[in-house]
Amino acid sequence: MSFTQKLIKNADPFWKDYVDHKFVQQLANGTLEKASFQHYLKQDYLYLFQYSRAISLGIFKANNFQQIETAHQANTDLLKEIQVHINFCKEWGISEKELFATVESPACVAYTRYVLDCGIKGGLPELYAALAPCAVGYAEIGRTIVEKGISPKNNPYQAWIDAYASEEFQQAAQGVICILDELALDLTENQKTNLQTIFNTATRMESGFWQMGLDLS
Ligand SMILES: Cc1ncc(CN)c(N)n1
Repeated sequence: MSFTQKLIKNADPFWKDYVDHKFVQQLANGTLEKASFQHYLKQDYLYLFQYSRAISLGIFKANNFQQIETAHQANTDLLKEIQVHINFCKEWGISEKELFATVESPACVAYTRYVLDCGIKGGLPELYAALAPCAVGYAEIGRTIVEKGISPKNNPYQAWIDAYASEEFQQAAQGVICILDELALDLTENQKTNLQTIFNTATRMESGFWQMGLDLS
């Protein structure tokens, strides 16, 4: 079992709460309130802006060109990901300028600034442990919804599901897993325990982000 797989296994029950959250279940079966999805998606656009800043820290803290390439690729993937947000908002008559001017929710501030703090205070292992639940979790969610075939025809959220189930996004998640597994090779047991704590916290923040969508908070 790889280091990242162990992080996921040891993150239970937080991991299950995240990938099988009520928001995810409703999104998968198409019953999620449009207002919840809209609120979530607008906040997620802001989340991805901060997430891109955190990935960029991965360039600042890199020790070799391969690590720079990994972070660069992650940012390129993210720029494709925000197209999903921009496209949904276009359909709702919300321009990208309006989207960017949305006020950040407490859940968005808490999660993104936590990730940035891990990267600023720590090194690459701490940064990628904080970034990993994002990419790895959404890849699992998209893949699982498609594999289980639970999304009905005409699901209004199908474009979202397809984006995260796509081969492109699965590869993006794999990139994060690879670098985290590699970084963990040189770590002491104490450092690995600290990464587990960071991974668990970011995973709990993911559930908080879904809940924000349901609560419109
Ligand atoms: C909150 C959150 N977590 C993860 C992802 C997937 N990049 C996302 N878009 N938003």
